Amino acid sequence: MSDALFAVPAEPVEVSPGAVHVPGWLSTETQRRLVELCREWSRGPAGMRRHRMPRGGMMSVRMVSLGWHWEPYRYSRTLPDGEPVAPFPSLLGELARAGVADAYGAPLASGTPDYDVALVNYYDADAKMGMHQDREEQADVPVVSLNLGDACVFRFGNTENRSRPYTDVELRGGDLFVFGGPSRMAYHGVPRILPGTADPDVGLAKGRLNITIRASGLE
Ligand SMILES: O=C(O)CCC(=O)C(=O)O
Ligand SMILES: [Fe+2]
Repeated sequence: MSDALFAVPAEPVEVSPGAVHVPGWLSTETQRRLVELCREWSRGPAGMRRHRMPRGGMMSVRMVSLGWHWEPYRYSRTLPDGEPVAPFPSLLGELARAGVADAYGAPLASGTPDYDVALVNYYDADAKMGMHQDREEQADVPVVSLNLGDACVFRFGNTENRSRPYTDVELRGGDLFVFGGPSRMAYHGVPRILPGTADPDVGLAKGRLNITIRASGLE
């Protein structure tokens, strides 16, 4: 991985044990490239869509899954209409491993299951995501989040319930956030987007993209 992929990031900030925010981790060039790739992935086949929640409401966030299809609340090999899931791009696996190494100051142990799934989330100005755990994975591998476009308030909570204590972190375009170890099962969500805060050079005129990269632990 060449150095040009990364900006000179700020120091990692530990939000809680195992949960680390690295502001400004992605270079402008890499952000631009990822925005272009997100556009390609969104077009499909098996492109971006809103999912229905078990109680019937629609999620406000639009999503596309790569590697495995996720919708509330399980992974599958194919979409509900039988379309195959788009492949997991190796670039995202490389970025995830590099992100863990920079956030924690040490690479993942050898033998750690590979990253094999990414969810690309698109938030328009009004979209939000309620407090939840990422618990459909069968492997205890840190979740890596890459952020593009508008900033948001990212609420990072505890492992017991959706309420306090939690920390509100402003995640901006280019930021990395990793949560693993004792924070792997922490509740988290996005209470709001901060419209108009994106760097215009990145090429996302409106909204926020979040790429969350995970190891499913599934065969
Ligand atoms: O958009 C974000 O930063 C969070 C996304 C998230 O928590 C998820 O996709 O499970
Ligand atoms: Fe999540």
